[in-house]
Amino acid sequence: MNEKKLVGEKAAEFVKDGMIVGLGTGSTVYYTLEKIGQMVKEGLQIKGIPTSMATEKLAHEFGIPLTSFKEVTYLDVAIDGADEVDPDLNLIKGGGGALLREKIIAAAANTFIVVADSSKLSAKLGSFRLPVEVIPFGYERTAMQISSIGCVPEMRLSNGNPYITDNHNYIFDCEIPENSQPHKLETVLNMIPGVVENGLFTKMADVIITLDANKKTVLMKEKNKNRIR
Ligand SMILES: O=C(CO)[C@H](O)[C@H](O)COP(=O)(O)O
Repeated sequence: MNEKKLVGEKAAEFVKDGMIVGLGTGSTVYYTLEKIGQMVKEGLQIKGIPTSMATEKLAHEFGIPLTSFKEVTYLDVAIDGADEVDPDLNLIKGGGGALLREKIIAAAANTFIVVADSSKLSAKLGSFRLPVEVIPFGYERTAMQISSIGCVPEMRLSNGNPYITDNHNYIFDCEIPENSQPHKLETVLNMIPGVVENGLFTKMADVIITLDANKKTVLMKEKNKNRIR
Protein backbone atom coordinates (compact mmCIF):
# COMPACT_ATOMS: atom_id res chain seq x y z
CA MET A 1 0.00 0.00 0.00
CA ASN A 2 1.31 3.43 -0.94
CA GLU A 3 0.80 5.60 2.15
CA LYS A 4 1.84 8.77 0.32
CA LYS A 5 -0.80 8.17 -2.35
CA LEU A 6 -3.52 7.55 0.27
CA VAL A 7 -2.91 10.77 2.21
CA GLY A 8 -2.06 12.80 -0.90
CA GLU A 9 -5.28 11.93 -2.69
CA LYS A 10 -7.37 12.43 0.47
CA ALA A 11 -6.24 16.07 0.63
CA ALA A 12 -7.77 16.80 -2.77
CA GLU A 13 -11.20 16.41 -1.13
CA PHE A 14 -10.63 19.78 0.55
CA VAL A 15 -10.37 21.55 -2.81
CA LYS A 16 -13.66 23.06 -3.99
CA ASP A 17 -14.86 25.08 -6.95
CA GLY A 18 -13.62 28.67 -7.08
CA MET A 19 -10.74 28.20 -4.63
CA ILE A 20 -7.24 29.61 -4.82
CA VAL A 21 -5.02 26.70 -3.78
CA GLY A 22 -1.41 26.62 -2.55
CA LEU A 23 0.33 23.70 -4.26
CA GLY A 24 3.04 22.12 -2.13
CA THR A 25 6.24 20.34 -3.08
CA GLY A 26 7.37 16.73 -2.70
CA SER A 27 6.57 13.11 -3.35
CA THR A 28 3.42 13.02 -1.15
CA VAL A 29 1.73 16.14 -2.48
CA TYR A 30 2.53 14.80 -5.96
CA TYR A 31 -0.54 12.59 -5.57
CA THR A 32 -2.64 15.60 -4.50
CA LEU A 33 -1.55 17.46 -7.63
CA GLU A 34 -2.28 14.46 -9.83
CA LYS A 35 -5.78 14.14 -8.30
CA ILE A 36 -6.49 17.88 -8.59
CA GLY A 37 -5.42 17.66 -12.23
CA GLN A 38 -8.03 14.92 -12.80
CA MET A 39 -10.68 17.02 -11.02
CA VAL A 40 -9.83 20.01 -13.23
CA LYS A 41 -10.26 17.84 -16.32
CA GLU A 42 -13.70 16.90 -14.96
CA GLY A 43 -14.70 20.55 -14.63
CA LEU A 44 -13.35 21.81 -11.28
CA GLN A 45 -12.51 25.51 -11.52
CA ILE A 46 -9.59 26.51 -9.33
CA LYS A 47 -6.31 28.36 -9.59
CA GLY A 48 -3.10 27.30 -7.88
CA ILE A 49 0.04 29.01 -6.65
CA PRO A 50 3.03 26.63 -6.71
CA THR A 51 5.59 26.46 -3.89
CA SER A 52 8.48 25.60 -6.21
CA MET A 53 9.60 25.51 -9.79
CA ALA A 54 9.26 21.71 -9.71
CA THR A 55 5.62 22.03 -8.67
CA GLU A 56 4.99 24.71 -11.29
CA LYS A 57 6.19 22.22 -13.90
CA LEU A 58 3.96 19.46 -12.49
CA ALA A 59 0.95 21.82 -12.42
CA HIS A 60 1.47 22.49 -16.12
CA GLU A 61 1.76 18.75 -16.81
CA PHE A 62 -1.46 18.02 -14.86
CA GLY A 63 -3.34 20.94 -16.43
CA ILE A 64 -3.84 22.92 -13.20
CA PRO A 65 -4.32 26.65 -13.97
CA LEU A 66 -1.97 28.92 -12.03
CA THR A 67 -2.12 32.41 -10.61
CA SER A 68 0.29 34.49 -8.49
CA PHE A 69 0.45 37.09 -5.73
CA LYS A 70 0.20 39.73 -8.47
CA GLU A 71 -3.46 38.72 -8.79
CA VAL A 72 -4.46 37.46 -5.31
CA THR A 73 -3.59 38.39 -1.75
CA TYR A 74 -4.62 35.21 0.06
CA LEU A 75 -5.34 31.54 -0.62
CA ASP A 76 -8.34 29.52 0.47
CA VAL A 77 -6.27 26.45 1.20
CA ALA A 78 -2.66 25.31 0.91
CA ILE A 79 -1.72 21.63 0.81
CA ASP A 80 1.85 20.53 1.45
CA GLY A 81 3.98 17.70 2.77
CA ALA A 82 6.26 17.62 5.80
CA ASP A 83 9.43 15.90 6.89
CA GLU A 84 8.44 15.64 10.56
CA VAL A 85 5.24 16.37 12.50
CA ASP A 86 4.92 16.58 16.31
CA PRO A 87 1.75 16.06 18.40
CA ASP A 88 1.15 19.85 18.54
CA LEU A 89 1.16 19.92 14.70
CA ASN A 90 4.51 21.70 14.56
CA LEU A 91 6.47 20.72 11.47
CA ILE A 92 9.93 20.44 10.04
CA LYS A 93 9.81 21.09 6.29
CA GLY A 94 12.30 21.83 3.56
CA GLY A 95 13.70 18.40 2.77
CA GLY A 96 12.97 19.23 -0.85
CA GLY A 97 14.51 22.68 -0.52
CA ALA A 98 11.30 24.64 -1.05
CA LEU A 99 10.79 25.89 2.53
CA LEU A 100 10.80 29.64 1.80
CA ARG A 101 8.03 29.67 -0.80
CA GLU A 102 6.23 26.96 1.17
CA LYS A 103 6.13 29.16 4.26
CA ILE A 104 4.99 32.26 2.36
CA ILE A 105 2.15 30.25 0.86
CA ALA A 106 1.19 28.47 4.09
CA ALA A 107 1.07 31.82 5.89
CA ALA A 108 -1.18 33.28 3.20
CA ALA A 109 -3.67 30.41 3.32
CA ASN A 110 -6.90 30.41 5.32
CA THR A 111 -6.45 26.69 5.87
CA PHE A 112 -3.11 24.90 5.81
CA ILE A 113 -3.39 21.15 5.27
CA VAL A 114 -0.39 18.85 5.66
CA VAL A 115 -0.14 15.40 4.11
CA ALA A 116 2.16 13.11 6.09
CA ASP A 117 2.52 9.34 5.95
CA SER A 118 2.95 7.62 9.31
CA SER A 119 6.77 7.68 9.10
CA LYS A 120 6.65 11.48 9.51
CA LEU A 121 4.97 11.44 12.94
CA SER A 122 7.32 12.05 15.84
CA ALA A 123 6.93 12.61 19.59
CA LYS A 124 9.47 15.44 19.39
CA LEU A 125 10.93 17.33 16.43
CA GLY A 126 14.61 16.89 15.66
CA SER A 127 15.20 13.50 14.11
CA PHE A 128 15.06 15.18 10.67
CA ARG A 129 17.76 17.81 10.35
CA LEU A 130 16.30 21.31 10.15
CA PRO A 131 16.81 23.04 6.77
CA VAL A 132 17.82 26.69 7.07
CA GLU A 133 17.95 28.84 3.91
CA VAL A 134 20.69 31.48 3.90
CA ILE A 135 21.85 34.01 1.36
CA PRO A 136 25.25 33.17 -0.19
CA PHE A 137 26.90 36.45 0.92
CA GLY A 138 28.66 35.84 4.24
CA TYR A 139 27.33 32.29 4.58
CA GLU A 140 30.46 31.29 6.54
CA ARG A 141 29.64 33.86 9.24
CA THR A 142 25.94 32.98 9.14
CA ALA A 143 26.91 29.34 9.82
CA MET A 144 28.97 30.47 12.84
CA GLN A 145 25.97 32.28 14.26
CA ILE A 146 23.71 29.30 13.68
CA SER A 147 26.27 27.21 15.61
CA SER A 148 26.37 29.76 18.42
CA ILE A 149 22.73 29.03 19.29
CA GLY A 150 23.47 25.31 19.58
CA CYS A 151 22.57 24.05 16.11
CA VAL A 152 25.05 22.05 14.03
CA PRO A 153 24.87 23.24 10.40
CA GLU A 154 26.05 21.29 7.38
CA MET A 155 25.85 22.84 3.93
CA ARG A 156 23.53 20.95 1.58
CA LEU A 157 25.40 19.85 -1.52
CA SER A 158 24.33 18.80 -4.98
CA ASN A 159 26.96 16.96 -7.05
CA GLY A 160 29.68 18.32 -4.76
CA ASN A 161 28.59 21.96 -5.12
CA PRO A 162 26.35 24.02 -2.83
CA TYR A 163 22.70 23.17 -3.43
CA ILE A 164 20.97 26.27 -4.86
CA THR A 165 17.32 26.95 -4.00
CA ASP A 166 14.71 28.38 -6.39
CA ASN A 167 15.51 31.72 -4.74
CA HIS A 168 19.26 31.42 -5.48
CA ASN A 169 20.18 30.77 -1.86
CA TYR A 170 22.04 28.02 0.04
CA ILE A 171 20.65 25.57 2.61
CA PHE A 172 22.25 24.41 5.84
CA ASP A 173 20.80 21.18 7.23
CA CYS A 174 21.06 21.57 11.00
CA GLU A 175 21.00 19.23 13.94
CA ILE A 176 18.97 21.04 16.57
CA PRO A 177 19.56 20.96 20.33
CA GLU A 178 17.71 18.18 22.11
CA ASN A 179 15.81 20.52 24.42
CA SER A 180 14.69 22.90 21.63
CA GLN A 181 11.38 24.68 21.91
CA PRO A 182 10.17 24.71 18.30
CA HIS A 183 8.50 28.13 18.21
CA LYS A 184 11.36 29.83 20.05
CA LEU A 185 13.97 28.23 17.79
CA GLU A 186 12.01 29.19 14.66
CA THR A 187 11.97 32.82 15.79
CA VAL A 188 15.57 33.00 16.99
CA LEU A 189 17.00 31.45 13.81
CA ASN A 190 15.18 33.98 11.66
CA MET A 191 16.77 36.83 13.65
CA ILE A 192 20.27 35.85 12.46
CA PRO A 193 21.40 38.17 9.64
CA GLY A 194 21.77 36.12 6.47
CA VAL A 195 19.09 33.60 7.42
CA VAL A 196 16.20 34.00 5.01
CA GLU A 197 13.90 31.36 6.51
CA ASN A 198 13.99 28.06 8.34
CA GLY A 199 11.97 24.87 8.00
CA LEU A 200 10.23 25.01 11.39
CA PHE A 201 6.53 25.65 10.72
CA THR A 202 5.09 26.15 14.21
CA LYS A 203 1.47 27.15 14.92
CA MET A 204 0.71 27.01 11.20
CA ALA A 205 -0.88 23.68 10.31
CA ASP A 206 -4.65 23.40 10.71
CA VAL A 207 -5.03 19.77 9.70
CA ILE A 208 -2.61 16.88 9.29
CA ILE A 209 -3.83 14.08 7.05
CA THR A 210 -2.11 10.88 8.10
CA LEU A 211 -2.84 7.18 8.63
CA ASP A 212 -3.89 5.23 11.71
CA ALA A 213 -2.62 1.78 12.73
CA ASN A 214 -5.13 0.19 10.32
CA LYS A 215 -3.78 2.35 7.47
CA LYS A 216 -7.01 4.35 7.28
CA THR A 217 -6.66 8.08 6.65
CA VAL A 218 -7.26 10.18 9.76
CA LEU A 219 -7.24 13.92 10.39
CA MET A 220 -5.24 15.45 13.26
CA LYS A 221 -6.69 18.87 13.90
CA GLU A 222 -5.27 21.96 15.51
CA LYS A 223 -6.37 22.28 19.14
CA ASN A 224 -5.16 25.79 19.95
CA LYS A 225 -6.52 28.46 17.67
CA ASN A 226 -3.44 30.64 18.05
CA ARG A 227 -2.09 30.57 14.55
CA ILE A 228 0.19 33.34 13.45
CA ARG A 229 -1.00 34.88 10.21
O1 LIG B 1 9.12 20.44 2.66
C1 LIG B 1 9.13 19.84 1.62
C2 LIG B 1 9.86 20.30 0.43
O2 LIG B 1 10.63 21.43 0.71
C3 LIG B 1 8.34 18.59 1.48
O3 LIG B 1 7.02 18.88 1.75
C4 LIG B 1 8.86 17.59 2.46
O4 LIG B 1 10.25 17.40 2.20
C5 LIG B 1 8.13 16.25 2.35
O5 LIG B 1 8.45 15.64 1.14
P1 LIG B 1 7.93 14.22 0.74
O6 LIG B 1 6.43 14.33 0.62
O7 LIG B 1 8.62 13.93 -0.56
O8 LIG B 1 8.32 13.24 1.82
